[in-house]
Amino acid sequence: MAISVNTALDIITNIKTNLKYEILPIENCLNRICAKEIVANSYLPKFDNSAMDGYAIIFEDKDEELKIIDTIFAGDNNTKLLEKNSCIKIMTGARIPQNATAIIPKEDTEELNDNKIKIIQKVNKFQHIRYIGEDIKKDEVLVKIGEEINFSKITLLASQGISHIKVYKRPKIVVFASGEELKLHYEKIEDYQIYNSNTPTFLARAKELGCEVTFIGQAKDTIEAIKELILNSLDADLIITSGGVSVGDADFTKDAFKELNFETIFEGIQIKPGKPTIFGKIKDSYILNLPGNPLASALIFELFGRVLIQKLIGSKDIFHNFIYGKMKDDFKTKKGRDTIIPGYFDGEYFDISQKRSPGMVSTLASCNSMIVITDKVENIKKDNFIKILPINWKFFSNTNKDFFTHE
Ligand SMILES: Nc1nc2c(c(=O)[nH]1)N[C@H]1C(S)=C(S)[C@@H](COP(=O)(O)OP(=O)(O)OC[C@H]3O[C@@H](n4cnc5c(N)ncnc54)[C@H](O)[C@@H]3O)O[C@H]1N2
Ligand code: MOO
Repeated sequence: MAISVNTALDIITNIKTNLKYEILPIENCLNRICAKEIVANSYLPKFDNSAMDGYAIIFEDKDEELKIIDTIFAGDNNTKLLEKNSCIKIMTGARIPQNATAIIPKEDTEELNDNKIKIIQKVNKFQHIRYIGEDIKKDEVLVKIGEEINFSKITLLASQGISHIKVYKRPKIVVFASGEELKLHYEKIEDYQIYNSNTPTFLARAKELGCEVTFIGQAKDTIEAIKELILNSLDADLIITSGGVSVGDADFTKDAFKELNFETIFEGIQIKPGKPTIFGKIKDSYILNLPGNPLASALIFELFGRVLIQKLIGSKDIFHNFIYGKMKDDFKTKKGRDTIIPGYFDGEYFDISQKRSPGMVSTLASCNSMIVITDKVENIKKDNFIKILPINWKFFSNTNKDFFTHE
């Protein structure tokens, strides 16, 4: 029995995972998921320091002529203190004298004779001092378990001198296809045959999403051939197949899995396209059997497979999030089943793809997002707000508009 979209998402977000970890240098951790909470081992800045090139002074001396009694560069271990009516020349980032209570930028001073200066601008107490710990406190959590290591997390780690961290291993994903009519893109093809575009699609997408992917070949349409591929894949965290889930005479994928004690988690989702999707398990390997139709399987993968992968990489962010945009044009559909509709979102308007029959391969190449409408919706009016799910979200554009007005 086909289950609802919400039930399918609930099931996937609650699957048990068997996450494995490894310790890596931070340079190799990009896009990995943190497996052990990382806390700051020291304050940042480590000491009170100057935010300007200029002079450290005692605030109360601000109206006096000040004698320059020393110079401190960033990285110096200088412990000299200020005396009455003195100042110390200081560079940005240098540790300030312990009794300094303001920094005067060089351009706010006038040089006098006898190595003296005079301040020519208003001074506030404690101005231009960067205080110990104002950026990061010792023991503050820098990265939580389940967070992705991106460039800004690398900033935190490097600023603390953290060289190695514990991250989850990439999940192992095996992808294969079945279907006598299918040939791989590097094979010779007859007029009556079809290139297998699904397998390379899912290999590429799973890799983009942080998985270690393996291709193990393509089965002929016999139960034995499909079983062989499955048995060869049982070290994977997830096996993705496409095709053979419907009711055709040559659809043996289901039977092959059944003979290998496939435990069905769900069979069918009340959604269009992609209803015949099957999700299950053999031993510790999850199995996602997607429909053969290329657009159907790709959209189902975006809606459900990505959530599964967020779980398998160890991310704590496992729920879809949306961006609000407006419909570019009026849209009419038949009521009856929740429907995934691909399109292009330009930052303001969502433009529904005109080509979207489930068997098409060209659609997603010109889309960057999708919407999912419920079975009760019959039409959406132009300019209505809709919830958009990003697919490809680098979010640069080839149209040059004014940076501020966007016109
Ligand atoms: N009598 C019925 N027929 C169909 C039903 C149904 O309910 N009753 N459902 C339709 C729906 S919905 C879908 S989706 C497909 C699902 O079919 P299968 O998953 O069994 O897939 P196949 O029959 O093997 O192939 C369908 C279609 O997709 C092409 N395909 C398959 N694999 C690939 C691949 N790796 N790369 C590119 N293209 C692929 C295949 O050539 C077919 O055109 O069933 C409907 N039929
Ligand atoms: O729903 Mo199928 O999945 O038409 O393409």
